[in-house]
Amino acid sequence: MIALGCDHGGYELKQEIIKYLKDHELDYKDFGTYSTESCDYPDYAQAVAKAILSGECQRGILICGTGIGISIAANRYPGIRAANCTDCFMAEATREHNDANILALGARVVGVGTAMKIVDTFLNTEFSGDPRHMRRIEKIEAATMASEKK
Ligand SMILES: O=C[C@H](O)[C@H](O)[C@H](O)COP(=O)(O)O
Repeated sequence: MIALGCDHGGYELKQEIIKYLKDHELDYKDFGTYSTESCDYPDYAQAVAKAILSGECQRGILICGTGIGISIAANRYPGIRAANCTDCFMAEATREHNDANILALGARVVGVGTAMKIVDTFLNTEFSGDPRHMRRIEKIEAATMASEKK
């Protein structure tokens, strides 16, 4: 199950992504927002992050104007690795190397055609499982645990 979330800046691109998911018969859950009315991206980052951390969804796609704010917000949740990607190389590398569980997109940065290729790459690339990448991801989680104890 793929979790979707966006703010007003990402609403129209999210509709394109929904079309892609339907065309590819991929299950998704849309956590909003549901219009172009102004709203706050941290609310949707939180909803998608929680859906992944609970196991309800396995991957997420978050969209705001730049992809920056919504990825910053999502990355506040331990266990979330949200990657703001502007091309397919980044999307492939963040799955293979970082095991990113959320793709962030900036609807005011990338065009629809590029965005859809990025989505396709992100959803169809597996984590390599290489020990060097696993070790680095473990260090990220350890750093989060250490900062929480302070
Ligand atoms: O990082 C934040 C996002 O790009 C937001 O989508 C953006 O800040 C929204 O801006 P505005 O409220 O001016 O549409």
